[in-house]
Amino acid sequence: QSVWGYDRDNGPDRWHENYPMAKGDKQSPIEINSKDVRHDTSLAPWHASYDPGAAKTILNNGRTCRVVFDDTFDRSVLRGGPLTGAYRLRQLHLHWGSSDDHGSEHVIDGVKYAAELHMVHWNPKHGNFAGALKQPDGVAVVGILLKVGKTPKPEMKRILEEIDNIKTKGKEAPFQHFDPSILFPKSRDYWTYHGSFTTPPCEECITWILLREPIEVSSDQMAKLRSLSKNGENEPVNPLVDNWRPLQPVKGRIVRASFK
Ligand SMILES: NS(=O)(=O)c1ccc(C(=O)NCc2ccccc2F)cc1
Ligand SMILES: [Zn+2]
Repeated sequence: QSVWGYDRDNGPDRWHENYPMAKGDKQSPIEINSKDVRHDTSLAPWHASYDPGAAKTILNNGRTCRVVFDDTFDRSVLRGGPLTGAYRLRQLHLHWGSSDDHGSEHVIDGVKYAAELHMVHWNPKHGNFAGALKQPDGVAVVGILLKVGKTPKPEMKRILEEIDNIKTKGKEAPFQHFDPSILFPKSRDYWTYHGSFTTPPCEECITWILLREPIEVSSDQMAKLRSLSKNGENEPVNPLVDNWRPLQPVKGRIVRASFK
């Protein structure tokens, strides 16, 4: 029984064999078509108040590079926007391609970005993360698109500097004193819709808050990300690239915009 992944024999087209939710009608990612988006004047601005001391470790789990935070109390929280109440920051991770012209999960008016960063938060009213997965308002993910440009965001450096310490699957390193809100772009404009995890178990528990303004990274920084490996130490090298899920059917869902 091969664990899910992004290769031919265990990739997105076969996830439904072990994770039936993958064929649900509120799956993510989706394409955002500006012509179908509805500007919702009632959408409030969102606010993140993160404690840099909550950052704990950074790890390579063979499928992404993930930074983990202490979510045992309301220490780093996301509020406002389409959300009711405070959602706790649990982890952030990325999805990226094998070249700069693709790699994001969400696609904006046909444009694919080099990567996409996800900040995953859960609603403590559901007790714990496992409980939150079972609720339509259980999880909130802030998605930030990464585009390759000339003025890379210096704040990405901190994450990319750690890559050398977590090259292979299972590697973990301390990652402390880090406030991920430094990664946010200038604009707080966002799209929001109801969807799912973009990886198994593909639970439809996510309120997506996808930021309109991409942040910039350099091509060298993308190459750094692509130097991660899916394989464990002393195993044949299997580059960790193209860990993005293809677009899923919108199935009549409404995407709202906080902006005109
Ligand atoms: N790409 S994304 O949509 O932002 C996404 C966010 C979180 C997870 C996650 O927590 N997986 C672990 C997990 C999932 C379900 C149950 C237990 C788990 F640990 C997966 C995908
Ligand atoms: Zn993700």
